[in-house]
Amino acid sequence: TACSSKFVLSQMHPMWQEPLAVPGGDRQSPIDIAVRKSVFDSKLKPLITDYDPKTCQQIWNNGYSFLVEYDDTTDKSTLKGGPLEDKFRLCQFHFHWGECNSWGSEHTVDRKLFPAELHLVHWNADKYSLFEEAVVEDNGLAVLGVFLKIGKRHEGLQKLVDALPTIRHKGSVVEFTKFDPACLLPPNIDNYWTYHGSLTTPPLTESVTWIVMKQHIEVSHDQLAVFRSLLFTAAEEEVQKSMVNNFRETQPLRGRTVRSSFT
Ligand SMILES: NS(=O)(=O)/N=C1/NCCO1
Ligand SMILES: [Zn+2]
Repeated sequence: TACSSKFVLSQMHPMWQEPLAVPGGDRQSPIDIAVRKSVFDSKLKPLITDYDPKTCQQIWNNGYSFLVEYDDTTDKSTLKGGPLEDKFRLCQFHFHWGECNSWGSEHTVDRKLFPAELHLVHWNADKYSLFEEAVVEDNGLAVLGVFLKIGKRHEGLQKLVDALPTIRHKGSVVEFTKFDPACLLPPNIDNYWTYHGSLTTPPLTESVTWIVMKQHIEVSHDQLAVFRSLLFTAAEEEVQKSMVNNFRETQPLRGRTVRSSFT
């Protein structure tokens, strides 16, 4: 199958019909991170995550990915430092993955594809009062990206994997509490790339400071297989479609510089 071939199909079928070009879209995401073209910035600070597992509320299938949502009505789970001037509140995390382990990530590193990518989505709570307000502002959002590789079983991920069969269909939601998203971060979060981009799913707004971890995390083949057992389709739909390949293609850099926090 295409999965076993080393040469990934050049044109994957994007999940949703993409607008041909986002009006004035000159900072779209994801991108390929060309390592040798990234610029070391010694002024980049260490990242500071302060997540409270008690703010974890629910997990649901939105028909594109599955989201773990946090209570972002107070400053309980926050991200600051790194390239960020303000304090950002965690509102949700989700993943993107392929139909097989040969592809699935959104960002690539020197064109290397990973089997999946985690996104922790935060909004600027120093400047705005709601995610919906921040999502249209240049400095409104900060998304932490972490690549996943196939290897040993990720113990922290298993609680989430065990919940997936209960939200197989689009629109299903179940209570999900006391989950610490910090357990999904790699040991070293001080080595990252950062650039200004956009959401990779509609509304594709150019409001994201992207912070992509250099270090990946490992999950087992079986854990990732459970992601692929989810469905894009609602229970009542005739034809059920497996939730796979829910990633966007890489977008033109348009002269942007990717900075690195490490040499
Ligand atoms: N893949 S992404 O850029 O994080 N997309 C979104 N959309 C809503 C929140 O995050
Ligand atoms: Zn995402």
